[in-house]
Amino acid sequence: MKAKVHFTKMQGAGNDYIYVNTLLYNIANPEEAARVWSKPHTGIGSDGLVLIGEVDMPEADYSMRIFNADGSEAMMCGNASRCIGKYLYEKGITHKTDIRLLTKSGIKTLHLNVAHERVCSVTVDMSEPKLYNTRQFIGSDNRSEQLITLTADGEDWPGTFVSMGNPHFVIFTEKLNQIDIARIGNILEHHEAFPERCNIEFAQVMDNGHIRMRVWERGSGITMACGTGACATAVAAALTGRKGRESVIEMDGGNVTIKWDETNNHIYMTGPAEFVFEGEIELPDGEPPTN
Ligand SMILES: N[C@H](CCC[C@H](N)C(=O)O)C(=O)O
Repeated sequence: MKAKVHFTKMQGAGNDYIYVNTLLYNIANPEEAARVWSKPHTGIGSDGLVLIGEVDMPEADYSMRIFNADGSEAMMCGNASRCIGKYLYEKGITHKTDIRLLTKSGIKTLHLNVAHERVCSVTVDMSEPKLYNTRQFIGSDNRSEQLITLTADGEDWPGTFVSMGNPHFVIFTEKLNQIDIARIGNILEHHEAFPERCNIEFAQVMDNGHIRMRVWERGSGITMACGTGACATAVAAALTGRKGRESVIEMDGGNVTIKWDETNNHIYMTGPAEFVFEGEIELPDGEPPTN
């Protein structure tokens, strides 16, 4: 009889993940679990898997590991960090409304906006954006010209490269609805300029001043929203003079508000987080029964 794992399905602006509390369940092969469980028909269906853990360090409270649907582990996930804040508070695991979350991209502080014991939204201090010339992405942090033109399928795609701990290439366009995101996004994700692959955002400034953004995520394909991608899009809009230091990013699954603080250079993202359902699932083949 294979061991079963209790999971919680959550979504932040439609970016949905399977959440497992590793205080209760240890998953020896999270890459495989993400690949198997994220599948829409034979699995739970999600953009990936998120493991919530405790930490034994004074400067952080909990930890997050995020795995894309293809099993690749990412450094950071903005939408999932908001959902973890709601998970920890509304499941009574913590009463704190300011939570320090350890990620592979450093410690991010979550501020829970609570009313009547419910987390209505979460503001995440996403730390500083890192601006690289894509071709020097590996290990360098030289600030250089940000606009880089890449060629995909015989077409030129000028964009801005911004890292939020994970890599993003933001392309502004006046015809967002005409772009074949599945085709172009997939080609650019694997472009030689990105040795670690890349998340690709397509954005258009709307008449109401908001930025409409659609995303092809590294390791997951088209998702309903990307939190780190929204941050990168807001930074790129400011860098290229399209917007100031505060933007509303409208994505397929919902909106987030991004502020790029002039005093500390940090990015603050505020957005929704929702429970979808709870469930149990067998560990994938090869997983030893653990807890
Ligand atoms: N696909 C991303 C990880 C998920 C980020 C996204 N879902 C977010 O909300 O930030 C990457 O490989 O860097």
